[in-house]
Amino acid sequence: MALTREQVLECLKGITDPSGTDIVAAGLVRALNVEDGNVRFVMEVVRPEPYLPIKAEVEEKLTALGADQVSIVMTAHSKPAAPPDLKPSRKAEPAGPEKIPGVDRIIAIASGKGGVGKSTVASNLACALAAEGRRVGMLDADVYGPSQPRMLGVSGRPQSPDGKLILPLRNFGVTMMSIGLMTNDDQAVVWRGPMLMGALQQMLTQVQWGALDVLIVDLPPGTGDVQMTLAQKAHLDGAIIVSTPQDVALMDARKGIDMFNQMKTPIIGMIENMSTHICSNCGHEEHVFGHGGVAAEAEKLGVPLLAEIPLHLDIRLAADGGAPIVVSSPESAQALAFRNVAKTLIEAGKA
Ligand SMILES: Nc1ncnc2c1ncn2[C@@H]1O[C@H](COP(=O)(O)OP(=O)(O)OP(=O)(O)O)[C@@H](O)[C@H]1O
Repeated sequence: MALTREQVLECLKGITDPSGTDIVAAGLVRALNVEDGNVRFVMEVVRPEPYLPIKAEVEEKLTALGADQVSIVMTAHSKPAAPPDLKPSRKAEPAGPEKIPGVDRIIAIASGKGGVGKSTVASNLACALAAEGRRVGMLDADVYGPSQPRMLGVSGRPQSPDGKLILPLRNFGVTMMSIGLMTNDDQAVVWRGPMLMGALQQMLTQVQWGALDVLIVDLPPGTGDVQMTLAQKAHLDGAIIVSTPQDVALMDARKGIDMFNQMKTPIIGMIENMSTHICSNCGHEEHVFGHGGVAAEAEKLGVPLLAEIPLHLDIRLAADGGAPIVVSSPESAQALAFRNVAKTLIEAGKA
């Protein structure tokens, strides 16, 4: 029976991947071809095993819809990783920076000082890139205060049907994994060096990231073990440094930039967050943490200033509400500040 592409897509949208996202939105369906009753497409996955039940479901549903022939090719991106084990205390094997299969680029979002809005920037940037049609992943490596599950409105424990690969969760077009999803909300996490390295390496290599244009990594503040481990284990394409204009934050940001320089990670640019406060009642503008300090610093260091993000109540409310402002209020001036960064990165071929 002759089927239309729309009918087929509609049917595929009714099938979910293990994270609960429909397989079309999850970016699993590529190169769809519908000719008369013949349906062909490619399923992009790193390891096919966890997706075999989905393949069977697709075949069954499309046949029931009237397809004469359904042909699904499952692609693996590159060599499968060696079988990992899920014990968090496992020591990471010494190895140089590697590309993650299927992940085109990795961008770290870093700050010298805590609380300057690094995670807020990371979540908004990830959602803005996804809204531009990029395939985006978010690795919340802020092991001391993982906030991405809350900011991206994701909860629940990630599944691992084969006991080896972890299936990430997904929201707003962003595939995400956080150490916060593996621990209880109120459980204090005390990480020793080797555990930390093991957990980070696990999140990099044992998560079924799928095909991504860019993986955003939300780092903890400072210049510690996580930053070092990440740069040693994964090939970082660049770092974005978030700072407030305050002197103390800038001093720490400088240390962060110095660390990335030493690790030979290119600095993509700096973002001044909490730049200007505009009163949501009267519109009065004031510079709570000063203004322009990051622009001056970026110029001194010869790196681009990517944005000046205002300090605005709506940004905080959106973050706490589990839908970043670029999702909850995409046309607002605050969202546009983030969306412009996403566009700049895409135009520059960085994301
Ligand atoms: N531009 C902004 N306007 C209003 N509130 C903001 C802005 N940026 C961040 N915030 C708020 O400030 C708080 C700290 O932000 P965030 O958690 O993103 O900082 P961080 O640098 O990632 O912190 P940490 O040191 O915990 O990693 C959050 O409550 C967030 O909602």
